[in-house]
Amino acid sequence: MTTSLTLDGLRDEAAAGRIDTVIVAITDMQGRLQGKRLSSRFFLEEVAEHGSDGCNYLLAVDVDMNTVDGYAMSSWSRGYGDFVMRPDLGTLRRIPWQEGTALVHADIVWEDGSDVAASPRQILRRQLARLAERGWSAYVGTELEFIVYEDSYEDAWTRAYRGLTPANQYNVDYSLLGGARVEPLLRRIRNGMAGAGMYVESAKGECNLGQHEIAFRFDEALATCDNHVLYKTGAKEIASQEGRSITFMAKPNEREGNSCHIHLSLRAADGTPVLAGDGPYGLSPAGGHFIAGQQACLRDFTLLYAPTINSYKRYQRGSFAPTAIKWGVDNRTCALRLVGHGPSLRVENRVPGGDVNPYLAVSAMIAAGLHGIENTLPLEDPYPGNAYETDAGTVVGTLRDAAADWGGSSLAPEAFGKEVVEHYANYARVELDAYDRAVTDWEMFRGFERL
Ligand SMILES: NC(=O)CC[C@H](N)C(=O)O
Repeated sequence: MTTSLTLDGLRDEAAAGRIDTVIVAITDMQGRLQGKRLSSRFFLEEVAEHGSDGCNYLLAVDVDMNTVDGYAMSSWSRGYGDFVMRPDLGTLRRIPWQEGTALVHADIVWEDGSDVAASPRQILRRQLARLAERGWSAYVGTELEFIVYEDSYEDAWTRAYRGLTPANQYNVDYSLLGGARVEPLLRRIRNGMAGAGMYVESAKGECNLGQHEIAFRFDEALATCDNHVLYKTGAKEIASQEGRSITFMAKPNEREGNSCHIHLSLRAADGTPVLAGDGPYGLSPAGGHFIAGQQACLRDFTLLYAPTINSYKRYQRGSFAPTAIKWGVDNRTCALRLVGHGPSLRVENRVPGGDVNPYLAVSAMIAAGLHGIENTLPLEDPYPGNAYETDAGTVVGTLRDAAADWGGSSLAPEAFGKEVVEHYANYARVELDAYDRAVTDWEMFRGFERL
């Protein structure tokens, strides 16, 4: 069975009655796939060429789809009009876990064809264009961890996420036995994603109860981000078909969180590696500046790596999630880890959690690296030991601090433009306002009886 589809291929599949539905999917600020299910006929006759309209509030609501104030591009006073979801036909593929269904990722443009600046996919495209001006392209792998529960999503919600049963009762890091207990589900997910055109490498258990990771082969940045968001949605859909639930939350409980380490390397037009070279640690001069740029921009761009209140709870000493903005050679205690040799040499950013929007985080890494290269920033020595022991240069501790660093940054508008900076500053403001109004379980247990 072929996985990626040409338009002609879709026409054949539709004529044979094997595909009747095409999902047109955009990625919103929260990193979710949103969109519509179209009949294959309507998609082929109209939407493939002209796109499909969607309410522009899709890039201006919170996770609960509340209309909120503060967005310049979308508001009650602007009438909450439409934008266009323009299919990127190269991404058309079958999704085998939904019968008779194909999916295509869409770019988001205004009716006149111009970019909707705040669209995560457009933000990444602009950073990729900056690389392309130098003849470079970015190769990226994202490593999502998740926790599997025996409970369905509906039961978990109804029970307010209390007393859920994780799919394993003990630490399953590298545990083949622990993995085997969840294997029917993990295998369905792996094979489903392979059927959707992704190159699955492996699966392994992780440290938390019921925690696992499925690894995919690195690819060009845009393809990896498309695959990442489809995989997250698909894994949840398959888990729910099996009466179970999966969470990618950065810190669903006080044990180890769910990371999304991002590996990135650059290649020149002829395929030669840009970051690898004959210098110290196997780096080229550009490679050294690239890492220095990651360090220099990390605080300013943290909002794009850690977008929720919950993201920041991962950064605990001794948890394998970073606390220090240090880089190291194969050093898992640092925020930035240099991995691989020669052509496989790459930078791993360990800051993002499973709640990250990959288009935004990869954009931030590219922008940070270019900042380092353009300003020939000098590379400090790698951190040699346990970076949890240093207080020098710590990862941002809260969403409020990250929002302040983003809003006050001079680097962010230079890299992303003022419109994008203001849009995502408002996103953080909305999230913080909602959080400030919420009364949490933690406060109840602290205060109800004893205070
Ligand atoms: N594989 C690992 O290094 C574990 C990462 C850890 N779970 C985190 O949240 O960062």
